[in-house]
Amino acid sequence: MGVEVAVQGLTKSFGGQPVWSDITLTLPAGEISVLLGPSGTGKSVFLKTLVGLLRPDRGSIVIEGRDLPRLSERALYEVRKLFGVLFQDGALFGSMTIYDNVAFPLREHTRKTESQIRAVVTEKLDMVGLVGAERKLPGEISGGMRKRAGLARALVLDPQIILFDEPDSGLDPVRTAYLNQLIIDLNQRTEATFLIVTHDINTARTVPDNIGLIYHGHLAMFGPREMLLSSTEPVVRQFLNAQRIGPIGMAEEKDAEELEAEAQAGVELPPLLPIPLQLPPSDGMPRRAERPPGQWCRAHGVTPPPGSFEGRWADERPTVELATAERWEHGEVAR
Ligand SMILES: Nc1ncnc2c1ncn2[C@@H]1O[C@H](COP(=O)(O)OP(=O)(O)OP(=O)(O)O)[C@@H](O)[C@H]1O
Repeated sequence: MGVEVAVQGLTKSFGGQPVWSDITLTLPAGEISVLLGPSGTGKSVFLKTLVGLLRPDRGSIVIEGRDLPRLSERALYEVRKLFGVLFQDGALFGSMTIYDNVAFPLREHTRKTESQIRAVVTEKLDMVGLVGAERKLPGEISGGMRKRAGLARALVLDPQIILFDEPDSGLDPVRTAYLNQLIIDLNQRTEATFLIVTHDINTARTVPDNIGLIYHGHLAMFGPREMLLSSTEPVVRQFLNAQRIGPIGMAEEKDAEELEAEAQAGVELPPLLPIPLQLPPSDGMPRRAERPPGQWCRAHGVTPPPGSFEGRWADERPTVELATAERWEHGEVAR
């Protein structure tokens, strides 16, 4: 089971230039969260700060009662074992085979024998669908396969928290769809806490339990997927609906003149897009963190945009969702 990550008042700057300030959010244990934001807003810096590769200027990151920025190097080394990280390019060693790349953390951080290592590596390669590619070098496989190899390596120490830095960058839409399904299935199987940085709005709309948006050096909003997808807050609305109209411009923030011109021209924000159903695990069994469609909206008296959840919510819950809801009510799906 994953662990909660509680971030409070986190601030980071380089050479006096702030990247972001005062970020407060909690990644709920075992849930999938996505972090969005325009390019250069410091999403990768946030991931590196979480895992202790960068030290924040201020603020706390509490995991299992330990505040990471306040730990000694030695204690931090121990806490880092809770994390698995999938870096943007997979960060594989080019001269090592896929097998040796995936085995690397086990050889470095454990006392396992080579036969025990073989069992773990084979299991993780199987999880990401890469059995058969063991002897290949990273340069001999496709970008999508390299991502999956990086993911297998991130999984070998059975992490409680998995950070994904743009797992879908450079992948075509079909491979992105496969990777998203793999992420959902891995979350179902490992019940680890996931944080995914992505630019892919479709991923952000369909994969996570929670969404966060960093904008202009601050966390604009963080919360359940349905909360952000039904939000009318201009920045959140513009970003999650991938629209040109709104406060975000080409160079991050539109200036007052541009916004005034939009207002003068009577440009109205386009309507919110329907909230899609969340991607289910491929075996049809709900994830522990999964919630029935429309649950957050119902609980908060929010009417989702027309056509949301393909009509499957509220009083017209259909058989499939009803089955999930019933399993939920009978305690088969943990709350
Ligand atoms: N080690 C560092 N030293 C100095 N500045 C840095 C360092 N790492 C990142 N930065 C700066 O911090 C800012 C945020 O970078 P970061 O890569 O986190 O953005 P991002 O939101 O992940 O961008 P993108 O979506 O384009 O990948 C950038 O201006 C970058 O140049």
